[in-house]
Amino acid sequence: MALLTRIRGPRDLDRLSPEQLDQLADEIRSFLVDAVSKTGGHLGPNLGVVELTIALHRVFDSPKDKVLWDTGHQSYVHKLLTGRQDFSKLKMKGGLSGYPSQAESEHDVIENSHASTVLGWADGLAKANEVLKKDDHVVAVIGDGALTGGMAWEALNNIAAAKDRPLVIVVNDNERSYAPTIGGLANHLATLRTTDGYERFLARGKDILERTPVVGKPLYETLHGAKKGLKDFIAPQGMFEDLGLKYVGPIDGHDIEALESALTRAKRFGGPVIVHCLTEKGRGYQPALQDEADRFHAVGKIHPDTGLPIASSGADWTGVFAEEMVALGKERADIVAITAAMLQPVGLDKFAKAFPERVFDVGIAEQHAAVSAAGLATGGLHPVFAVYATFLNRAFDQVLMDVALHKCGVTFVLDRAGITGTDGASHNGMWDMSILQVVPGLRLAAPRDADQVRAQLREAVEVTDAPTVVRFSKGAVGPAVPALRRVGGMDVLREPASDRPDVLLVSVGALAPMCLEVADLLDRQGISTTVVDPRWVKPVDEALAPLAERHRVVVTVEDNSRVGGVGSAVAQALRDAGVDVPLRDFGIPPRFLDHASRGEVLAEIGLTAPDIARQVTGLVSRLDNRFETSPKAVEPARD
Ligand SMILES: Cc1ncc(C[n+]2csc(CCOP(=O)(O)OP(=O)(O)O)c2C)c(N)n1
Ligand SMILES: CC(=O)[C@@H](O)[C@H](O)COP(=O)(O)O
Ligand SMILES: [Mg+2]
Repeated sequence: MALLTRIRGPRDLDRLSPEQLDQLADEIRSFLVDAVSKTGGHLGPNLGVVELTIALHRVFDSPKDKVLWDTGHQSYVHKLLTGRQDFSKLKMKGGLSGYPSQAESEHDVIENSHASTVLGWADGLAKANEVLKKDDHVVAVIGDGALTGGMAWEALNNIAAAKDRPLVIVVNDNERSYAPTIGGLANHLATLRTTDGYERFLARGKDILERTPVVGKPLYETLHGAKKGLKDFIAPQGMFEDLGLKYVGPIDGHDIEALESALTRAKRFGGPVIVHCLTEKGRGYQPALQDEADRFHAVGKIHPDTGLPIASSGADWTGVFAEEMVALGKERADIVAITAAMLQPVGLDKFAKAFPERVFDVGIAEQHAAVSAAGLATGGLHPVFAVYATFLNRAFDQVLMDVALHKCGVTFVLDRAGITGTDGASHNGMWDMSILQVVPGLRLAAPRDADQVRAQLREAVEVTDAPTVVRFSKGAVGPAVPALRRVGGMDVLREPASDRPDVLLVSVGALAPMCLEVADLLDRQGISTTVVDPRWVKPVDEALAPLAERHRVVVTVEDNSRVGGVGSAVAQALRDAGVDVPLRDFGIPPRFLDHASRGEVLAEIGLTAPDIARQVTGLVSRLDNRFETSPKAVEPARD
């Protein structure tokens, strides 16, 4: 790492020769494989942008110029070149974030990681430059996948209209999101890629043409003068140029000199310009290149030589869903599946293999996925849209107005619900049970184990006149948690030790084993506890209020924001039923949580059995005192 360790900031790149730049690129690739194999992270995307990032930081002057990364999962090389070379705790508590982070560096302008936002940011920053008469440059790097998102096109519509407002858009085209990028735009990029493009044509032919005179002028100049006609002749670049965006490309995204030349021209252009760069995801790392499914988009810890995972992963929530979908697909021809560019991560790859004509990848387009699902349902099918919980946030209005209002039987399967941890604030699935509470008619299931995933998915797809949601966590699914009996639609997981029970503990989803532990701890304090799993947390089960009435305290535990989640819904249902039992709700505080492991985050926010048991014990003892002495306020819930 002779060169890399000497790069303290982007300007250290200026003095490197072309040969040294190539050596630096090699060093960075070795560094990435070595470092990310130890921690996990986004390996493939970063291996693909090594030369592009070097060229960007040589041509532009960050942080004066603003370099923005769409999604931000490909910002590791940018981190390395901007003074952050300790990757030993990447994505871990106290270590580097897996995405750009303002707290880490003045070179990180935006903290994204939900895709397709960068052009909106760039548009705003460019407008601010114009209003404030600043000459800083704004450069937005967006992948071909992120470019499928509707927000990107809303921004382009604005950007293209301002012909004199400088803004450089770098399209990092590696032909892939996880799997190959789909749709008309991807097809258009493919045409630009495979046709002998204008820039490539000029670069290759420049020498020859300059030597070929045509009526007194070199042919190169003649052709360059008539460039629009020539471009249309060589490659159908119509779409971007017709929108009003200058198009430069396609450029070999691994040729630093070609990249610098294109970026320098774009920088000088004085209006909106697209630089179309062709890169290879996983570049230089054989295990990634051989993995057709996703080119090592995001890996756990791996053996650096083979790319094989270090820990063998046991059964996980996604896998259980994946298998049940195939079983359901065999039984019901009307079941179809939708993914927003994440076929494999959400477990729909198996369904796609079994029923290729019944799965739709819509691109990174969650809003469209929801509306398209409404259309599929209205057309007579039952769509299952599997999506990470955090990414459904984007489609709230569509769930409300298109699916629910139209009484469409659409099932939303929310993977990665609850604390995911290492991907930081944006990737925790902690809002779904709050925002979806307000959707009329919507039914929401939080299965506690694999059996319940299967059972509740089946119950969900039976509903034909309303949206249903099934949400589960990231990672390994725990052992089965058996029910003792059913009350209404709820499972009783534990009976109280006394016939005058103290606490009704309402356990949501995967937190059931922890809630049973809480009950054990309370028992040891002489506090008898019933544990119930409502299974369907929306609407609140009618059997809950009468059950609550037989206890002294109701406690709810959920891995969702405390604001507006299951606890709030239960409290409201009890009030509505006239049940006057004190309620204490445990959940995720309504703040953005730093990246750390799931366990560390849960400990930090007090979502652990000892923490909950301690607080409930305090609450019960205060209630005892209240009855014995004067009334005391119940301790307010912790944020
Ligand atoms: C709104 C949203 N939906 C889904 C994702 C998950 N996701 C992260 S990266 C990615 C693919 C991005 O493809 P591209 O922009 O081409 O970048 P590449 O990884 O190919 O460099 C997806 C679907 C996300 N981050 N945000
Ligand atoms: C950038 C992004 O949104 C995804 O790549 C995400 O980081 C993957 O998360 P998982 O590792 O949980 O699939
Ligand atoms: Mg891509």
